[in-house]
Amino acid sequence: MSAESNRGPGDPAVRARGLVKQYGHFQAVRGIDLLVRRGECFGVLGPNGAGKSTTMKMIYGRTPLSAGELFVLGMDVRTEMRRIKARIGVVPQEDNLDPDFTVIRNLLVFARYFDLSRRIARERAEQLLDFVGLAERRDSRVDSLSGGMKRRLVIARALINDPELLILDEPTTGLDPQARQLVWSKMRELRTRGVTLLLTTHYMEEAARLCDRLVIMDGGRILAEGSPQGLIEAHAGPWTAEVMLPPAQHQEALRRLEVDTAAGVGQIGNQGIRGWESAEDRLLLYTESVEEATAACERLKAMGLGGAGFFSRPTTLDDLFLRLTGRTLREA
Ligand SMILES: Nc1ncnc2c1ncn2[C@@H]1O[C@H](COP(=O)(O)OP(=O)(O)OP(=O)(O)O)[C@@H](O)[C@H]1O
Repeated sequence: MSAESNRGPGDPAVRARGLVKQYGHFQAVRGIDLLVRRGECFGVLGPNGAGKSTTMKMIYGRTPLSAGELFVLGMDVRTEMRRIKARIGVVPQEDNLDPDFTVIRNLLVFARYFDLSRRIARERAEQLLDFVGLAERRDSRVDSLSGGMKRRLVIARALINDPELLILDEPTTGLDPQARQLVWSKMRELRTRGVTLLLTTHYMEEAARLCDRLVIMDGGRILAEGSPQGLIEAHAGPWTAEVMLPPAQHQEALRRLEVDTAAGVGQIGNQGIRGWESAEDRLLLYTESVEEATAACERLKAMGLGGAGFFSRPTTLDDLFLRLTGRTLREA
């Protein structure tokens, strides 16, 4: 598809087809397709080394693609990167602020990359410091800020050109829970204002709370795509019975629950159990409802299996990752 035929008011924020990144003999990104719609918060969830940052770097022009097609706001990254850069904002994984400058100066110096008058740049910088709650620190040196404040400053800096698309590479890695919440609330606010957000994360909670849609990435490939809840419903079930049980007893428990272990998700057809996963000393049974999850726990309890613990809980994206890869996001 040519750049022109791909462009128009309804352009997706990002469209990738068969995107590949090759480092020597190693493929970090192995032919992925992506479609990020305007106005949504789209997540790329995966463990370290999945290829998330490499994908982002191709999107914001830090590294060239090895093969495939990639359009950002309807423009081809191979030929129109300058124009793309004028209309996107980037929050990279590392805090690459200038430590010798004050907070406000970091914004003003960055504003010079864009075609902004001094007056507009100053106005926007002040507004953005307000937005991220750093107005009172405007004249502080960057190296006196906490990690959370630095992150918010990087977000403010990425917004100086009033971007249509904001790309955030692991925006809350290394932050404490309170600082993380603050960054999340700013991201939600931006989403409400109509900014398209594209973020990478290895925190399933971050993906579940913020993203309208997401892809799960591992080993340079996309394993699944959908809304957080839609993915959980399609690949597991909304509720999980988690039973602490030695692995040697998992088959026995499944047999006694009359689970057809050869059947796929949703085809097991036994008393609400839709799927199962054997995860070391835990047996996970995916169900439609909290009642069914609790009933599965009760039945195993009555059989004397799982004395070490039973939990009925909502299914998480971590369960889903386990289902898709055999590993949890925490171990991966
Ligand atoms: N410049 C490079 N040269 C060679 N290999 C690279 C380069 N950059 C990344 N890789 C490799 O590509 C793979 C994907 O890395 P990438 O940084 O995209 O992963 P990620 O999902 O973003 O993980 P992280 O959260 O650790 O950044 C890794 O195996 C990494 O070692």
